[in-house]
Amino acid sequence: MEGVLSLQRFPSSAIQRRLSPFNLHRLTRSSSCAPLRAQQSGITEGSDNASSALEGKVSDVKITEPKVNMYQNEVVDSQGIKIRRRPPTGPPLHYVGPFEFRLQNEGNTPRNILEEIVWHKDKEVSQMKEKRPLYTLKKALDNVPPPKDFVGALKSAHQRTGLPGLIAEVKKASPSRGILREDFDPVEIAQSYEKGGAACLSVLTDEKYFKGSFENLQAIREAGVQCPLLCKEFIVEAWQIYYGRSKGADAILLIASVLPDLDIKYMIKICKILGMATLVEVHDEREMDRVLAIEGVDLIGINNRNLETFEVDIGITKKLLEGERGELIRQKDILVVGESGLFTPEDIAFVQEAGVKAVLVGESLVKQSDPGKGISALFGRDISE
Ligand SMILES: O=C(O)c1ccccc1NCC(=O)[C@H](O)[C@H](O)COP(=O)(O)O
Repeated sequence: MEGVLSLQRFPSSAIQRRLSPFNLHRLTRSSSCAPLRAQQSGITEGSDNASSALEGKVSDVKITEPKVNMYQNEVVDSQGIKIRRRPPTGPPLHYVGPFEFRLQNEGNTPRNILEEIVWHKDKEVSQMKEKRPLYTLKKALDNVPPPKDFVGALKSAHQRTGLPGLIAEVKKASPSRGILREDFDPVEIAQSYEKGGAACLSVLTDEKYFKGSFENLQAIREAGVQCPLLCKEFIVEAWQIYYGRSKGADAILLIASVLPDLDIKYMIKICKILGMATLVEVHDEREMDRVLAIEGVDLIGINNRNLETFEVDIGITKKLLEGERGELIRQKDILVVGESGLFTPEDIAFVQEAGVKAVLVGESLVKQSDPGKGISALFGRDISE
């Protein structure tokens, strides 16, 4: 076959190993099981790393396993997930039936910035887990104040002002816009947001691409800011949820273009066990339809930014809330957040008219000399209490 580096039949044991989708490991003798990310995070049956909170409730994790003969890449393909996970060194391996092969010249380089970020995360999280194995986080969780009600804060703000509840983002830089604010004091910005009427805060914790950190998240929490905090991180496995909680996070972001349904479902269960909210982010109809079919979703973010091309279109929010989708969201009482590209009161009115009850705003606020005052300009009036 032209361009095939190596074509070989792999041993039947490997077939068996690969046939268990996501290499699922049962957590209990019941039908519950954990997808790959949980397994990679050491949350597997008999693991002394599993948190006691998780062990106690794991029997609640009832997840239907994908069809036994679906390979992991077939599962993600069937869900339209284009973002690949970091391959082991060398070009990605491909499997067709009993054969595995590598394609010549198929680079093992990311195809876009989101894939690059995810590959970086895979590596970064592996290194972080070496330093902070899950069982060590358990002790930290015992000493962290209980999580705040992220969804409740958004609903209260919306009821109080009649405008979408604001998630104000503490973001120094981004791949699409570079450095947004040179004089960046995360605690000062957070306090200014809170004073200006933000219901919740989103804190970037990725260092390499956003110049954020988990230390920023912890400092904001420990500075006495009362707003619930979203850990704005690229979650690729469950360990990160525990780590975010240990740093004071009240909510976690799960990105549908990165995570298969089973991972999202399992991670929502973990967040519920830890008392955290999950903001599940979508960008197109297919991702919205996938997420609407996942049990336990009560907060959906529509990102107007294409995270692969950086194109921003607030019409995305309107498009994804039209027709039956919008009706289903209202029936399920799911709170929708409009994210990205919101700069003016007209933008806010547009997405509110589309059906959002909250908005997530970064650039247009963080660039203001007084970010809290920028909130009044964004909403066209003072929304502070
Ligand atoms: O903003 C980017 O360049 C970016 C690139 C790749 C992945 C995520 C990215 N941004 C995260 C966000 O979605 C935004 O920080 C957030 O929605 C706020 O957007 P904005 O108000 O436009 O700063």
